[in-house]
Amino acid sequence: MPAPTPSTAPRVVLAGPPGAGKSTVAAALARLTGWTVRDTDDDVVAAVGKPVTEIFVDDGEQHFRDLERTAVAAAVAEHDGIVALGGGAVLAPETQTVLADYASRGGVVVFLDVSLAHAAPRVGFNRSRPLLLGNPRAQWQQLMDARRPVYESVATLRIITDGRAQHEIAREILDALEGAPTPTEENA
Ligand SMILES: Nc1ncnc2c1ncn2[C@@H]1O[C@H](COP(=O)(O)OP(=O)(O)OP(=O)(O)O)[C@@H](O)[C@H]1O
Ligand SMILES: O=C(O)C1=C[C@@H](O)[C@@H](O)[C@H](O)C1
Ligand SMILES: [Mg+2]
Repeated sequence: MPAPTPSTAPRVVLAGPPGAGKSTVAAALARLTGWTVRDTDDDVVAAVGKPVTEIFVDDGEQHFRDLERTAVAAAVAEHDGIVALGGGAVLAPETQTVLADYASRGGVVVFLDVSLAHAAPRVGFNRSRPLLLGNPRAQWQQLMDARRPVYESVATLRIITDGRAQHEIAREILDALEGAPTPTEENA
């Protein structure tokens, strides 16, 4: 028997670096719309049963990235609400393909952009962020410089979040979604 054709797709996918506010804006958008949130970091944590930092330390970043790739593909295939990606998820070529396919069906991928000056107080640099050990400010900027072209290439919409409240950003996303077709297989 052939696999069933998926008839739904996420309303929106949120991407961006640590501190961009993906999880926070996803929750604000959920409050505005009633849509449910799927956070791929949470999916990986649930699958393994330990926090992201412990996965990095015990099993290595590559293992985390393998699990993340699977989690993103599943979320985009199955979830019909808001998908918040982990900060580095877009680096995987397979994930870039998944997002390009989703966008080609009318899907909206938002790059939540943020400068170091605004990300630093948000991230706090005292929480567990395995990629920002040592000199967190320099690490964050280096990571953002390397990733910016990727965030820009996967995104269909970029929103600068500096100095903007989460509910304003959620409202801007909602305004952009209004008028956009709901992405389904039928749009393919
Ligand atoms: N627009 C905003 N203005 C001020 N603070 C914000 C904003 N968005 C998020 N924050 C704060 O920044 C911190 C990080 O936000 P969040 O966890 O949503 O980021 P993220 O993009 O999901 O990061 P990660 O890649 O680590 O999952 C939180 O404490 C949150 O309250
Ligand atoms: O930017 C990154 O590479 C990461 C961001 C977080 O969301 C987690 O996925 C993890 O800490 C790695
Ligand atoms: Mg997050």
